[in-house]
Amino acid sequence: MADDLQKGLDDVLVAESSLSYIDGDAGLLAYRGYDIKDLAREASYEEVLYLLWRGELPDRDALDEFATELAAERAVDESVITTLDGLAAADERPMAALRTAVSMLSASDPEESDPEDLDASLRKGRRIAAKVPTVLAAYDRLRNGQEPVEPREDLSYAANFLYMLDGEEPDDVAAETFDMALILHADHGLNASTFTGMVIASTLADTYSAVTGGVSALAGSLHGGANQDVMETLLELDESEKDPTDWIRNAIDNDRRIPGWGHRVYNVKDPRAEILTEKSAELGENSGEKKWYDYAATIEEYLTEEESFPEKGLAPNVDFYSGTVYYQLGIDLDMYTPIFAMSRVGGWVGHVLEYQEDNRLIRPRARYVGPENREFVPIDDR
Ligand SMILES: CC(=O)SCCNC(=O)CCNC(=O)[C@H](O)C(C)(C)COP(=O)(O)OP(=O)(O)OC[C@H]1O[C@@H](n2cnc3c(N)ncnc32)[C@H](O)[C@@H]1OP(=O)(O)O
Ligand SMILES: O=C([O-])CC(=O)C(=O)O
Repeated sequence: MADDLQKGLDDVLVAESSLSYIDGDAGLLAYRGYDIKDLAREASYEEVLYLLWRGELPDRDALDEFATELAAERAVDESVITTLDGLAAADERPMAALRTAVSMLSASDPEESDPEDLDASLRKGRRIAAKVPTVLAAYDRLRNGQEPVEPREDLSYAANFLYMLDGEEPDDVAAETFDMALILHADHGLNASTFTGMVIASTLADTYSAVTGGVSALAGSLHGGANQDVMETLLELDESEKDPTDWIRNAIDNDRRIPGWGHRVYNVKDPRAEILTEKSAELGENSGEKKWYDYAATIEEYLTEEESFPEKGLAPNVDFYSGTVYYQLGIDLDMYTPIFAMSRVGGWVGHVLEYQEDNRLIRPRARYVGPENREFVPIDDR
């Protein structure tokens, strides 16, 4: 038995996967062999879901059939809306509301739970992916005192979410930008939330349990929660009215961890951040309000030249520019991480199914360092 401790499981191989390939030194990400840059430019989120779950890109007919089936599952049971309303009244965070709702969705799933039936698990995954946007849009409206908007089956996954959020059909730029953001966040190897889902599923718990665990793990600020933190940081910088380089110098001198920087796998700029940088700049130019992009770009330029950051392999990750993109689409800050979750359902379900094809209970061990051979003292004698 190997006794070397791998805290944080850095570089520990626990599974084989054909879903996403990452080269952290070259800044490369591919889903099932297709470069993320090509997928972001050419594909739709529905196509990417198909690719992740079935292994191949669909042809036109297969995509139409898949997208139609997905769209048909968008509505959620009224009991879910009632629960969301209660959570909104209690001012619950959207990520926590999502966690509760995903867990609750299993109650209205029409199929029995049989984790060993992988086709049924995929259908459950598809239902979750279809309903998460409905849950999130309804929650955002309820907490703002508005009625939820019913999903529409004739809109794409991305456009329908923005429609349910605002009650108005988004323009093409917003729908395409959002679709691209969903593609970029859909999968990323054995990240913490995907691994959480796999651990849960490896016990033969069902898809709802695995996805609920994924949402829970994604919420933290070291993982998906960083996108909201980035935008809060930029707003803090804006309010300070300081020069961005002075502000960031001060933050480093105060040992602040800069959200959206650093990654367990990448030592260079995340390829998704490259794409989001361009999108953020483009949206700013189109709207005439480039401030948010400019702040992020100035910080990037400064930190890239600041010795300690490149030395430690710290560069912008996917979260560094996504917040500025969502902000420019008018989305509330605390919806950014739930949107990440909406997209990552694709990866969670894909990895769980892939792992369950040849399932083995995941069970590492800890080195015991506590006291030994202690004499038990009855409670009244302590
Ligand atoms: C979708 C995603 O999950 S992407 C990641 C999103 N999370 C963030 O953006 C939060 C900010 N980033 C971080 O906290 C980290 O970079 C992580 C958690 C993502 C990866 O961390 P790890 O690989 O475990 O690196 P670790 O935390 O050991 O840091 C290594 C060194 O870099 C420093 N470091 C890491 N990230 C940052 C950062 N964002 N800002 C400043 N310093 C940092 C650490 O202080 C440490 O320095 P030291 O060696 O002098 O002590
Ligand atoms: O891979 C990771 O560790 C974090 C993650 O989910 C991502 O970058 O998309």
